Amino acid sequence: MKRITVLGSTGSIGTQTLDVVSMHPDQFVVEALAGGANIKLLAEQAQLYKPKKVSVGTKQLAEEIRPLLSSDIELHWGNEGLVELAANTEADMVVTAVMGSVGLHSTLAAIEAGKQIGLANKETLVTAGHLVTERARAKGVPLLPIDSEHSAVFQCLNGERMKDVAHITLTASGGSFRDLTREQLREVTVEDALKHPNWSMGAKITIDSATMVNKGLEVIEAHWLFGLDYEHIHVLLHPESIIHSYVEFQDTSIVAQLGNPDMRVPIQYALTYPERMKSPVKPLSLAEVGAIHFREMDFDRFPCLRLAFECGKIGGTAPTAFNAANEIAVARFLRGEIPFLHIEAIIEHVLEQHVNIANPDLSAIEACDHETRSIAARL
Ligand SMILES: NC(=O)C1=CN([C@@H]2O[C@H](COP(=O)(O)OP(=O)(O)OC[C@H]3O[C@@H](n4cnc5c(N)ncnc54)[C@H](OP(=O)(O)O)[C@@H]3O)[C@@H](O)[C@H]2O)C=CC1
Ligand SMILES: CC(=O)[C@@H](O)[C@H](O)COP(=O)(O)O
Ligand SMILES: [Mn+2]
Repeated sequence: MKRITVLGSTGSIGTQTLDVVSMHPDQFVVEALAGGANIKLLAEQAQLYKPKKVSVGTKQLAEEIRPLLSSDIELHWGNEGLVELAANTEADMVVTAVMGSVGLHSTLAAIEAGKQIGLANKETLVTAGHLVTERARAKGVPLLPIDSEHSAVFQCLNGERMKDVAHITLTASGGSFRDLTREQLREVTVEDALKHPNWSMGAKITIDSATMVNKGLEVIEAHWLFGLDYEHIHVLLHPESIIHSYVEFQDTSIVAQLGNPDMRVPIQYALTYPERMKSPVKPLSLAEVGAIHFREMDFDRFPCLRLAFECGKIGGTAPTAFNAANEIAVARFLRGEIPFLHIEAIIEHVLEQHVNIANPDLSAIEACDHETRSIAARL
């Protein structure tokens, strides 16, 4: 039995991780569950999966959930709660599925405790990729990608040598507004932005997909996960999200990973790696699909992708600032405070002012994250 802790169990990735656990009750057992504010769902999950520890967003929420939990469950809250669940349980693997760079400390704590990481939380790796990968290497802890593109590349690289790789290509659906002009983007609503064409996901990543920030974060995530220079990471628009990403080798062979867009496949692969198990996901029928399409990425249409490449290449705290500005701008858009195009304007503005720190330590990362958030909140 593999013992799993899920940080962010009440979200899109978290609930699908628990689906995978339920599909293989003889393989997995839940050690601990952390949610944010959705205590009703968290209490239901606790009743079903019987974790030893539970954590919620705040002390107030902990008081509210206490009567809903069995008395033998240890209850925690806040960032310290996430860290406690990440590090101080018998878990073999920690699935990092909270949203945003708030996941950084708990991911580092899980690594220090020698846990395998099922990595969904891409903001963590964007914010502090050099620290997270260095600690994982030092502790001999695998970072198993859950993000669909990175899982695809990881699967394509199985048994290959990195020196044989010419480049990888991350596919991008283009998001909710892929067929709109920049002029038309002036008028779009939050409701429209939340309609992703292929994937059902949390609100923040769905907006990131529409701005192409998601692909930008994924480019930086791929740089750290696979140790590739940015010149060897390409992005291609592929509206159907059937090819989840691919690798081209020196001999021009291309190996791709395909499947219906369902996150339970990459989640399960991370949980069972290096083995595979049966899945209830509908198999892909290429005959039914008939045709799939590709377009060159237009960096003028999607300027956030260009900014992400630039920040990745600069390194230091530039990706931290990019991510923090985006997290605040997306939250403001979702609250209806700013129009859609102001997300990229805020990121651009923050980056123009940003004073980069090379090779930052954790406190420099935190300071940059904090400062950027307050600038982005005022713009
Ligand atoms: N959804 C997807 O298909 C994919 C997601 N990812 C990445 O996975 C991560 C999660 O995404 P997704 O599942 O969509 O997001 P959701 O918004 O659906 O879920 C986020 C989870 O994090 C919890 N949470 C948020 N803030 C805090 C906090 N301060 N303390 C503790 N818990 C917190 C939420 O709790 P609550 O709801 O109870 O408040 C919820 O459980 C993101 O980094 C995303 O980029 C990557 C690839 C695909
Ligand atoms: C499911 C997943 O991995 C998301 O990150 C997905 O990639 C979003 O789709 P696009 O960013 O390609 O629109
Ligand atoms: Mn993805």
